[in-house]
Amino acid sequence: MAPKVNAAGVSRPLLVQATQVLGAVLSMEHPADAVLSRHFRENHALGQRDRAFVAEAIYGVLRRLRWLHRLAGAEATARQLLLAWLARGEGWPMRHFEDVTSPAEREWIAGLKAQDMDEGSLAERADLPDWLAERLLAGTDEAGLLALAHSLNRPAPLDLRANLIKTDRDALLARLKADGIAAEAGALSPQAIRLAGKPALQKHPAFLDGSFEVQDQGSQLLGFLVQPKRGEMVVDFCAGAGGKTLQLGAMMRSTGRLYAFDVSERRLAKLKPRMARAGLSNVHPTVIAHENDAKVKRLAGKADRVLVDAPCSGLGTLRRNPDLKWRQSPESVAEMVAKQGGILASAARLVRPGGRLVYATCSLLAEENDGVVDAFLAAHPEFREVSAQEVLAKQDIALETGTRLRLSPVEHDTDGFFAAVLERNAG
Ligand SMILES: C[S@@+](CC[C@H](N)C(=O)[O-])C[C@H]1O[C@@H](n2cnc3c(N)ncnc32)[C@H](O)[C@@H]1O
Repeated sequence: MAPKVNAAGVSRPLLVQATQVLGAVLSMEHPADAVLSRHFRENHALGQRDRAFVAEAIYGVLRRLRWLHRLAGAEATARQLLLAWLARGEGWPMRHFEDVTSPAEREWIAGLKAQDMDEGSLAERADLPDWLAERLLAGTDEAGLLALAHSLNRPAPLDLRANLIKTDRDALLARLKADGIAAEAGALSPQAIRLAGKPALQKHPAFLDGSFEVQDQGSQLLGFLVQPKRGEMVVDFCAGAGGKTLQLGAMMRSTGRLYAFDVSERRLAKLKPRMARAGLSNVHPTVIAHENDAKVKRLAGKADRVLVDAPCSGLGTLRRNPDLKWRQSPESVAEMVAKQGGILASAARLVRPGGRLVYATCSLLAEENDGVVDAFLAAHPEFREVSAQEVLAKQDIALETGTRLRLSPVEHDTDGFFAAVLERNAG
Protein backbone atom coordinates (compact mmCIF):
# COMPACT_ATOMS: atom_id res chain seq x y z
CA MET A 1 0.00 0.00 0.00
CA ALA A 2 1.31 3.45 -0.91
CA PRO A 3 2.16 5.54 2.17
CA LYS A 4 -0.36 8.19 3.19
CA VAL A 5 0.49 11.70 2.01
CA ASN A 6 -0.42 15.03 3.59
CA ALA A 7 -2.06 17.96 1.79
CA ALA A 8 1.39 19.05 0.51
CA GLY A 9 1.79 15.61 -1.13
CA VAL A 10 4.47 14.53 1.36
CA SER A 11 4.55 11.14 3.09
CA ARG A 12 6.27 10.05 6.32
CA PRO A 13 8.98 8.04 4.43
CA LEU A 14 9.65 11.00 2.10
CA LEU A 15 10.24 13.23 5.11
CA VAL A 16 12.65 10.63 6.52
CA GLN A 17 14.43 10.53 3.18
CA ALA A 18 14.71 14.34 3.01
CA THR A 19 16.09 14.32 6.58
CA GLN A 20 18.75 11.78 5.66
CA VAL A 21 19.87 13.78 2.62
CA LEU A 22 19.88 16.98 4.67
CA GLY A 23 22.04 15.28 7.30
CA ALA A 24 24.56 14.34 4.60
CA VAL A 25 24.51 17.87 3.14
CA LEU A 26 24.96 19.52 6.56
CA SER A 27 28.09 17.47 7.23
CA MET A 28 29.52 19.80 4.52
CA GLU A 29 31.79 17.00 3.30
CA HIS A 30 30.57 17.37 -0.29
CA PRO A 31 28.77 20.14 -2.21
CA ALA A 32 24.97 20.01 -1.79
CA ASP A 33 24.32 19.63 -5.53
CA ALA A 34 26.66 16.60 -5.66
CA VAL A 35 24.93 14.97 -2.64
CA LEU A 36 21.51 15.54 -4.20
CA SER A 37 22.48 14.26 -7.66
CA ARG A 38 23.96 11.15 -6.11
CA HIS A 39 20.87 10.55 -4.02
CA PHE A 40 18.59 10.90 -7.04
CA ARG A 41 20.84 8.61 -9.13
CA GLU A 42 20.70 5.95 -6.43
CA ASN A 43 16.92 6.36 -5.99
CA HIS A 44 15.89 6.58 -9.62
CA ALA A 45 12.35 5.41 -8.88
CA LEU A 46 11.69 8.63 -6.94
CA GLY A 47 9.07 10.67 -8.83
CA GLN A 48 9.51 14.22 -10.14
CA ARG A 49 7.34 15.79 -7.41
CA ASP A 50 9.14 13.98 -4.61
CA ARG A 51 12.52 14.99 -6.02
CA ALA A 52 11.36 18.59 -6.16
CA PHE A 53 10.23 18.42 -2.52
CA VAL A 54 13.56 16.99 -1.31
CA ALA A 55 15.65 19.47 -3.34
CA GLU A 56 13.58 22.52 -2.42
CA ALA A 57 13.49 21.62 1.28
CA ILE A 58 17.25 21.15 1.38
CA TYR A 59 17.99 24.38 -0.50
CA GLY A 60 15.45 26.18 1.69
CA VAL A 61 17.20 25.02 4.88
CA LEU A 62 20.65 25.93 3.51
CA ARG A 63 19.49 29.42 2.54
CA ARG A 64 18.05 30.18 5.98
CA LEU A 65 20.29 27.98 8.15
CA ARG A 66 21.29 30.70 10.57
CA TRP A 67 17.70 31.81 11.15
CA LEU A 68 16.60 28.18 11.57
CA HIS A 69 19.30 27.53 14.16
CA ARG A 70 18.14 30.60 16.07
CA LEU A 71 14.61 29.21 16.01
CA ALA A 72 15.33 25.55 16.64
CA GLY A 73 18.51 25.86 18.74
CA ALA A 74 22.23 25.68 18.02
CA GLU A 75 22.21 21.90 18.52
CA ALA A 76 19.11 21.25 16.38
CA THR A 77 19.20 17.99 14.41
CA ALA A 78 18.69 17.75 10.64
CA ARG A 79 15.14 16.55 11.34
CA GLN A 80 14.40 19.54 13.57
CA LEU A 81 15.87 22.00 11.07
CA LEU A 82 13.75 20.49 8.32
CA LEU A 83 10.57 20.62 10.42
CA ALA A 84 11.36 24.20 11.46
CA TRP A 85 11.82 25.14 7.78
CA LEU A 86 8.50 23.55 6.81
CA ALA A 87 6.65 25.16 9.73
CA ARG A 88 8.12 28.66 9.61
CA GLY A 89 9.80 28.97 6.18
CA GLU A 90 7.20 27.18 4.06
CA GLY A 91 4.37 28.06 6.44
CA TRP A 92 2.90 24.54 6.67
CA PRO A 93 -0.19 24.62 8.94
CA MET A 94 -0.31 22.13 11.87
CA ARG A 95 -2.62 19.80 9.97
CA HIS A 96 0.10 19.15 7.34
CA PHE A 97 2.25 17.61 10.08
CA GLU A 98 -0.41 15.22 11.38
CA ASP A 99 0.29 12.13 9.31
CA VAL A 100 4.02 12.64 8.91
CA THR A 101 5.35 13.39 12.42
CA SER A 102 5.06 12.01 15.98
CA PRO A 103 2.87 13.67 18.68
CA ALA A 104 6.01 14.83 20.51
CA GLU A 105 7.30 16.43 17.32
CA ARG A 106 3.99 18.17 16.76
CA GLU A 107 4.11 19.61 20.25
CA TRP A 108 7.62 20.92 19.52
CA ILE A 109 6.48 22.38 16.18
CA ALA A 110 3.50 24.13 17.81
CA GLY A 111 5.92 25.77 20.26
CA LEU A 112 8.15 26.81 17.37
CA LYS A 113 5.24 28.35 15.51
CA ALA A 114 4.35 30.47 18.54
CA GLN A 115 7.94 31.53 19.16
CA ASP A 116 8.83 35.24 18.93
CA MET A 117 12.34 36.16 17.91
CA ASP A 118 14.26 39.38 18.26
CA GLU A 119 15.52 40.92 15.04
CA GLY A 120 19.04 39.58 15.49
CA SER A 121 22.37 40.97 14.33
CA LEU A 122 22.90 42.19 10.77
CA ALA A 123 24.67 38.94 9.82
CA GLU A 124 21.81 36.94 11.34
CA ARG A 125 19.21 38.93 9.41
CA ALA A 126 21.27 38.43 6.24
CA ASP A 127 21.62 34.70 6.99
CA LEU A 128 25.37 34.91 6.46
CA PRO A 129 28.33 33.89 8.62
CA ASP A 130 29.76 36.91 10.51
CA TRP A 131 33.03 37.01 8.54
CA LEU A 132 31.21 37.10 5.21
CA ALA A 133 28.69 39.75 6.25
CA GLU A 134 31.60 41.90 7.45
CA ARG A 135 33.48 41.60 4.17
CA LEU A 136 30.45 42.27 2.02
CA LEU A 137 29.58 45.27 4.18
CA ALA A 138 32.91 46.86 3.17
CA GLY A 139 31.43 47.54 -0.29
CA THR A 140 27.92 48.67 0.71
CA ASP A 141 25.73 49.82 3.62
CA GLU A 142 23.38 47.77 5.82
CA ALA A 143 20.38 48.15 3.52
CA GLY A 144 22.54 47.18 0.52
CA LEU A 145 23.87 44.12 2.32
CA LEU A 146 20.37 42.95 3.26
CA ALA A 147 19.07 43.51 -0.28
CA LEU A 148 22.00 41.50 -1.66
CA ALA A 149 21.61 38.70 0.88
CA HIS A 150 17.87 38.44 0.25
CA SER A 151 18.27 38.33 -3.52
CA LEU A 152 20.98 35.66 -3.13
CA ASN A 153 18.39 33.67 -1.15
CA ARG A 154 15.98 33.48 -4.08
CA PRO A 155 16.22 30.75 -6.73
CA ALA A 156 17.90 31.81 -9.99
CA PRO A 157 15.92 32.00 -13.24
CA LEU A 158 16.89 29.71 -16.12
CA ASP A 159 18.75 31.33 -19.05
CA LEU A 160 19.66 29.78 -22.37
CA ARG A 161 22.27 30.88 -24.88
CA ALA A 162 21.34 30.53 -28.53
CA ASN A 163 24.14 28.84 -30.47
CA LEU A 164 24.55 31.23 -33.39
CA ILE A 165 26.26 28.58 -35.51
CA LYS A 166 23.03 26.61 -35.53
CA THR A 167 20.25 29.15 -35.16
CA ASP A 168 19.46 32.72 -34.17
CA ARG A 169 17.74 33.91 -31.04
CA ASP A 170 14.40 34.79 -32.67
CA ALA A 171 14.14 31.43 -34.42
CA LEU A 172 14.96 29.61 -31.18
CA LEU A 173 12.42 31.68 -29.25
CA ALA A 174 9.73 30.86 -31.83
CA ARG A 175 10.61 27.16 -31.61
CA LEU A 176 10.38 27.11 -27.82
CA LYS A 177 7.12 29.06 -27.81
CA ALA A 178 5.64 26.68 -30.38
CA ASP A 179 6.30 23.92 -27.82
CA GLY A 180 4.47 25.84 -25.12
CA ILE A 181 7.65 26.92 -23.30
CA ALA A 182 7.20 30.44 -21.93
CA ALA A 183 10.32 32.44 -22.77
CA GLU A 184 11.51 35.92 -23.68
CA ALA A 185 14.64 37.52 -25.09
CA GLY A 186 17.22 38.17 -22.36
CA ALA A 187 17.58 41.85 -21.44
CA LEU A 188 21.39 41.86 -21.13
CA SER A 189 22.95 39.42 -23.57
CA PRO A 190 21.96 39.48 -27.26
CA GLN A 191 22.34 35.69 -27.30
CA ALA A 192 20.16 35.06 -24.22
CA ILE A 193 16.68 33.68 -23.73
CA ARG A 194 15.14 33.78 -20.25
CA LEU A 195 12.61 31.10 -19.44
CA ALA A 196 9.60 31.84 -17.26
CA GLY A 197 9.76 28.49 -15.44
CA LYS A 198 12.23 25.64 -15.15
CA PRO A 199 11.17 23.07 -17.71
CA ALA A 200 13.39 19.98 -18.15
CA LEU A 201 15.03 20.60 -21.51
CA GLN A 202 17.69 17.84 -21.82
CA LYS A 203 15.48 15.91 -24.22
CA HIS A 204 14.18 18.88 -26.19
CA PRO A 205 15.07 18.56 -29.91
CA ALA A 206 16.58 22.08 -29.93
CA PHE A 207 18.93 21.04 -27.12
CA LEU A 208 19.84 17.75 -28.77
CA ASP A 209 20.62 19.44 -32.09
CA GLY A 210 22.90 21.98 -30.35
CA SER A 211 20.73 25.07 -30.88
CA PHE A 212 21.18 26.14 -27.26
CA GLU A 213 23.04 25.61 -24.01
CA VAL A 214 21.99 26.60 -20.51
CA GLN A 215 24.11 29.61 -19.48
CA ASP A 216 23.39 32.45 -17.08
CA GLN A 217 23.12 35.82 -18.85
CA GLY A 218 25.85 37.26 -16.67
CA SER A 219 28.19 34.50 -17.75
CA GLN A 220 27.31 35.22 -21.40
CA LEU A 221 28.51 38.82 -21.02
CA LEU A 222 32.01 37.50 -20.25
CA GLY A 223 32.14 36.07 -23.78
CA PHE A 224 31.43 39.56 -25.14
CA LEU A 225 34.30 40.95 -23.06
CA VAL A 226 36.67 38.41 -24.63
CA GLN A 227 35.10 39.27 -28.03
CA PRO A 228 36.97 36.62 -30.04
CA LYS A 229 37.05 36.91 -33.83
CA ARG A 230 37.11 34.39 -36.67
CA GLY A 231 40.48 32.75 -37.24
CA GLU A 232 42.03 33.90 -33.95
CA MET A 233 44.06 31.92 -31.43
CA VAL A 234 42.15 32.00 -28.15
CA VAL A 235 42.78 30.33 -24.78
CA ASP A 236 40.10 29.59 -22.20
CA PHE A 237 42.52 28.98 -19.34
CA CYS A 238 40.08 27.59 -16.76
CA ALA A 239 37.59 25.99 -19.10
CA GLY A 240 35.98 23.46 -16.74
CA ALA A 241 33.08 21.74 -18.50
CA GLY A 242 33.20 24.50 -21.11
CA GLY A 243 30.24 26.79 -20.39
CA LYS A 244 32.17 29.75 -21.78
CA THR A 245 34.35 27.76 -24.21
CA LEU A 246 31.27 26.82 -26.20
CA GLN A 247 30.19 30.44 -26.44
CA LEU A 248 33.68 31.58 -27.50
CA GLY A 249 33.90 28.79 -30.10
CA ALA A 250 30.56 29.83 -31.60
CA MET A 251 31.59 33.52 -31.64
CA MET A 252 34.66 32.38 -33.64
CA ARG A 253 32.26 30.57 -36.00
CA SER A 254 34.18 27.37 -35.38
CA THR A 255 37.32 28.79 -37.05
CA GLY A 256 40.81 29.48 -35.66
CA ARG A 257 42.06 27.62 -32.58
CA LEU A 258 40.46 27.66 -29.17
CA TYR A 259 42.43 25.93 -26.41
CA ALA A 260 40.35 24.80 -23.44
CA PHE A 261 42.77 24.31 -20.53
CA ASP A 262 41.89 22.91 -17.15
CA VAL A 263 43.59 20.93 -14.39
CA SER A 264 40.50 18.75 -14.04
CA GLU A 265 40.35 15.91 -16.55
CA ARG A 266 36.88 15.02 -15.25
CA ARG A 267 35.48 18.49 -16.02
CA LEU A 268 37.11 18.70 -19.45
CA ALA A 269 35.66 15.28 -20.32
CA LYS A 270 32.20 16.80 -19.96
CA LEU A 271 33.10 19.42 -22.58
CA LYS A 272 33.64 16.89 -25.38
CA PRO A 273 30.02 15.79 -26.00
CA ARG A 274 28.92 19.42 -25.67
CA MET A 275 31.40 20.49 -28.40
CA ALA A 276 30.05 17.81 -30.71
CA ARG A 277 26.44 18.83 -30.08
CA ALA A 278 27.32 22.50 -30.63
CA GLY A 279 28.97 21.71 -33.99
CA LEU A 280 32.37 23.10 -32.95
CA SER A 281 35.55 21.79 -34.52
CA ASN A 282 37.93 24.54 -33.38
CA VAL A 283 38.13 23.56 -29.69
CA HIS A 284 41.18 21.75 -28.27
CA PRO A 285 40.52 20.51 -24.73
CA THR A 286 43.89 20.19 -22.96
CA VAL A 287 44.49 18.89 -19.46
CA ILE A 288 47.30 20.77 -17.72
CA ALA A 289 49.02 19.71 -14.51
CA HIS A 290 49.14 23.29 -13.16
CA GLU A 291 49.25 26.82 -14.51
CA ASN A 292 52.98 26.60 -15.35
CA ASP A 293 52.67 23.36 -17.33
CA ALA A 294 54.96 23.06 -20.40
CA LYS A 295 51.82 22.93 -22.59
CA VAL A 296 51.03 26.44 -21.42
CA LYS A 297 54.56 27.75 -21.94
CA ARG A 298 54.60 26.55 -25.55
CA LEU A 299 51.94 29.11 -26.43
CA ALA A 300 53.76 32.07 -24.84
CA GLY A 301 53.08 35.33 -26.67
CA LYS A 302 50.86 33.65 -29.28
CA ALA A 303 47.28 34.11 -28.11
CA ASP A 304 45.05 36.89 -29.40
CA ARG A 305 42.74 36.52 -26.43
CA VAL A 306 42.92 34.71 -23.11
CA LEU A 307 40.07 34.21 -20.68
CA VAL A 308 40.82 33.41 -17.03
CA ASP A 309 37.51 32.34 -15.50
CA ALA A 310 39.32 31.77 -12.25
CA PRO A 311 38.53 29.17 -9.60
CA CYS A 312 36.93 31.23 -6.83
CA SER A 313 34.76 31.08 -3.71
CA GLY A 314 31.66 31.05 -5.95
CA LEU A 315 29.83 33.38 -3.55
CA GLY A 316 28.14 35.12 -6.50
CA THR A 317 26.29 31.88 -7.22
CA LEU A 318 24.61 31.48 -3.82
CA ARG A 319 21.20 31.44 -5.55
CA ARG A 320 22.23 28.06 -7.02
CA ASN A 321 24.74 26.89 -4.40
CA PRO A 322 23.54 28.22 -1.03
CA ASP A 323 25.83 25.81 0.87
CA LEU A 324 28.87 27.79 -0.30
CA LYS A 325 28.28 30.50 2.30
CA TRP A 326 28.72 27.87 5.03
CA ARG A 327 31.48 25.92 3.26
CA GLN A 328 33.80 28.86 2.58
CA SER A 329 35.94 30.51 5.24
CA PRO A 330 38.46 33.36 5.47
CA GLU A 331 41.17 30.69 5.11
CA SER A 332 39.69 29.12 1.97
CA VAL A 333 39.28 32.59 0.41
CA ALA A 334 42.92 33.48 1.19
CA GLU A 335 44.03 30.26 -0.53
CA MET A 336 41.90 31.13 -3.57
CA VAL A 337 43.38 34.62 -3.81
CA ALA A 338 46.93 33.21 -3.93
CA LYS A 339 45.89 30.70 -6.61
CA GLN A 340 44.07 33.34 -8.66
CA GLY A 341 47.15 35.59 -8.70
CA GLY A 342 49.34 32.68 -9.86
CA ILE A 343 46.95 31.63 -12.62
CA LEU A 344 46.47 35.19 -13.90
CA ALA A 345 50.24 35.81 -14.07
CA SER A 346 50.78 32.54 -15.97
CA ALA A 347 47.89 33.06 -18.35
CA ALA A 348 49.16 36.60 -19.09
CA ARG A 349 52.35 35.14 -20.62
CA LEU A 350 50.27 33.67 -23.44
CA VAL A 351 48.91 37.02 -24.63
CA ARG A 352 50.57 38.45 -27.76
CA PRO A 353 51.47 42.15 -27.91
CA GLY A 354 48.20 44.03 -28.44
CA GLY A 355 46.22 40.96 -27.32
CA ARG A 356 43.52 40.82 -24.65
CA LEU A 357 43.34 39.14 -21.24
CA VAL A 358 40.03 38.90 -19.37
CA TYR A 359 40.03 38.02 -15.67
CA ALA A 360 36.65 36.93 -14.31
CA THR A 361 35.16 35.38 -11.19
CA CYS A 362 31.74 34.57 -9.82
CA SER A 363 32.76 35.98 -6.45
CA LEU A 364 31.45 39.05 -4.65
CA LEU A 365 34.55 39.54 -2.53
CA ALA A 366 36.87 42.47 -3.30
CA GLU A 367 39.99 40.44 -2.49
CA GLU A 368 39.22 37.88 -5.21
CA ASN A 369 38.26 40.60 -7.70
CA ASP A 370 39.79 44.08 -7.57
CA GLY A 371 42.52 42.86 -5.22
CA VAL A 372 43.83 40.30 -7.73
CA VAL A 373 43.56 42.65 -10.72
CA ASP A 374 45.18 45.60 -8.92
CA ALA A 375 48.10 43.44 -7.78
CA PHE A 376 48.50 42.07 -11.32
CA LEU A 377 48.50 45.54 -12.92
CA ALA A 378 51.01 46.83 -10.37
CA ALA A 379 53.40 43.96 -11.22
CA HIS A 380 52.78 44.00 -15.01
CA PRO A 381 53.22 47.49 -16.48
CA GLU A 382 53.07 45.88 -19.94
CA PHE A 383 49.30 45.51 -19.44
CA ARG A 384 46.74 48.31 -19.27
CA GLU A 385 43.10 48.16 -18.36
CA VAL A 386 40.34 48.74 -20.90
CA SER A 387 36.80 49.76 -19.91
CA ALA A 388 34.45 46.77 -19.82
CA GLN A 389 31.55 49.15 -20.32
CA GLU A 390 33.10 50.46 -23.54
CA VAL A 391 33.91 46.98 -24.86
CA LEU A 392 30.25 46.02 -24.34
CA ALA A 393 28.92 49.33 -25.75
CA LYS A 394 30.83 48.69 -28.99
CA GLN A 395 28.82 45.48 -29.31
CA ASP A 396 25.53 47.35 -28.67
CA ILE A 397 25.25 46.09 -25.09
CA ALA A 398 24.30 49.11 -22.99
CA LEU A 399 25.22 48.46 -19.39
CA GLU A 400 26.40 51.08 -16.93
CA THR A 401 29.00 48.91 -15.32
CA GLY A 402 32.05 51.20 -15.26
CA THR A 403 35.59 50.08 -16.03
CA ARG A 404 35.13 46.70 -14.35
CA LEU A 405 32.07 44.55 -14.91
CA ARG A 406 30.15 43.96 -11.69
CA LEU A 407 26.92 42.05 -12.00
CA SER A 408 24.65 41.36 -9.09
CA PRO A 409 21.37 39.52 -8.58
CA VAL A 410 19.91 42.71 -7.06
CA GLU A 411 20.54 45.04 -9.99
CA HIS A 412 20.82 42.68 -12.94
CA ASP A 413 19.01 39.51 -11.86
CA THR A 414 22.09 37.48 -12.82
CA ASP A 415 24.57 35.62 -10.68
CA GLY A 416 27.23 37.85 -9.14
CA PHE A 417 30.05 38.22 -11.67
CA PHE A 418 33.17 40.32 -11.81
CA ALA A 419 35.43 40.89 -14.80
CA ALA A 420 38.30 43.12 -15.83
CA VAL A 421 39.58 43.56 -19.40
CA LEU A 422 43.34 43.97 -19.76
CA GLU A 423 45.36 44.48 -22.90
CA ARG A 424 49.06 43.90 -23.49
CA ASN A 425 50.75 46.96 -24.94
CA ALA A 426 51.49 46.59 -28.64
CA GLY A 427 55.12 46.34 -29.71
C1 LIG B 1 35.01 28.92 -12.40
S1 LIG B 1 35.49 27.33 -12.89
C2 LIG B 1 35.40 27.42 -14.65
C3 LIG B 1 34.02 27.38 -15.22
C4 LIG B 1 34.02 27.33 -16.73
N1 LIG B 1 34.83 28.38 -17.33
C5 LIG B 1 32.60 27.43 -17.29
O1 LIG B 1 32.23 28.48 -17.86
O2 LIG B 1 31.87 26.46 -17.18
C6 LIG B 1 37.20 27.34 -12.59
C7 LIG B 1 37.98 26.18 -13.19
O3 LIG B 1 39.36 26.40 -12.93
C8 LIG B 1 39.97 25.14 -12.88
N2 LIG B 1 41.31 25.32 -12.30
C9 LIG B 1 41.70 25.25 -11.01
N3 LIG B 1 43.03 25.47 -10.91
C10 LIG B 1 43.50 25.68 -12.17
C11 LIG B 1 44.78 25.94 -12.72
N4 LIG B 1 45.87 26.03 -11.93
N5 LIG B 1 44.90 26.08 -14.06
C12 LIG B 1 43.80 25.97 -14.86
N6 LIG B 1 42.56 25.72 -14.39
C13 LIG B 1 42.41 25.58 -13.06
C14 LIG B 1 39.00 24.31 -12.09
O4 LIG B 1 39.19 22.92 -12.33
C15 LIG B 1 37.65 24.82 -12.61
O5 LIG B 1 37.17 24.00 -13.63
